Amino acid sequence: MAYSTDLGIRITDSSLRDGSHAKQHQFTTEHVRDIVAALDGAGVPVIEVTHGDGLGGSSFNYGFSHTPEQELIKTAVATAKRAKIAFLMLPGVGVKDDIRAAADNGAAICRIATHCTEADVSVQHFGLARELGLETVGFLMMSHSQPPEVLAQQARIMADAGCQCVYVVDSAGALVLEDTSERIAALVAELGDDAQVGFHGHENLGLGVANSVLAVRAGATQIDGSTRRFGAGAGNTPVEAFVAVAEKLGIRTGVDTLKIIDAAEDVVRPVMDGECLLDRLSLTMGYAGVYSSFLKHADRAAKKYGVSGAEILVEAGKRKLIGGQEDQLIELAVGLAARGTDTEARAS
Ligand SMILES: CC[C@H](O)CC(=O)C(=O)O
Ligand SMILES: [Mn+2]
Repeated sequence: MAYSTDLGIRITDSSLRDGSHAKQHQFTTEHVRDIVAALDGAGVPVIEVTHGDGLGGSSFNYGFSHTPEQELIKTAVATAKRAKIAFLMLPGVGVKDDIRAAADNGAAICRIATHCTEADVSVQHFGLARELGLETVGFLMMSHSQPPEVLAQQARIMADAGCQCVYVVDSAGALVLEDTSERIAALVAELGDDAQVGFHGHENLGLGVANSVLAVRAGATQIDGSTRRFGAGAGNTPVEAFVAVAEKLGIRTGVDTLKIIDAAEDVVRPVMDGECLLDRLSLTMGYAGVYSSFLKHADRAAKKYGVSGAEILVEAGKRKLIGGQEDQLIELAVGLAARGTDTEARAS
């Protein structure tokens, strides 16, 4: 039987995980304490805390963390009075011992992410997480890149391995309305009572809230967002806006609308280095279908080699780059520079 909830749907806030990309992985224990206290006080039931690229993400390729993520997880667990603390791991970036450490530090929910055609690499990790008594969530990343039936088959692999809720993850913020509901409906039909279905949206085409509502109407019972859109690319579905819209639509979230609006303004925004903007680069990501977490990497490469960040992203979309291929953004920048592309006007 799937995990059950007495909320209409369950919200997971990813500010302290996907927001790590926007913060270039510089979260401190104070940031975690402040944000967890505010979100918990507003009734957010699940708060995800990890390096942006998951357990083990602190590295040369992805960017080093300011504070070890297990310290951040411990702080989150000690701060939350009601919320469960979740963590993310990508098999290969993190290892099984990272899952054991997070469980020892009090995290309750293990979220395992794979590219949306590679669910089979998660099987042993779901097995371990269930053995440790953790609740489990699976992430099918870059879900825009595959049709609903392929995603449903991949979701089946995760559910059979012990995953209790499989997410359609719109990593590139590239899904447009029915693209979302068709994918969610396919997973719901495949999984039935074996697992719940969730949706994780990004704002690169400005559709995070609308896509999330369509996901709920198609049967999703878990929805991700980040308060103040504190996330990758143009940011994640804004939790406070989704909660307000859900209330108007009669979708129960258990989150207090006015308290989460205050938390966004008074607590989360001051931790952010800047707003997550729907600007040239992030919009290009949604348009070209590029991983939201590539934003800062592409921006840095564009500045270093004096080329257009948007052109790097368009090329990355054509190459269908996936997570872990951040280094190819540098190669693309070097190639554009060598071609002498006249990008000064468009360089960001
Ligand atoms: C690199 C992990 C990635 O940020 C997970 C995620 O949030 C997504 O794919 O959207
Ligand atoms: Mn994301």
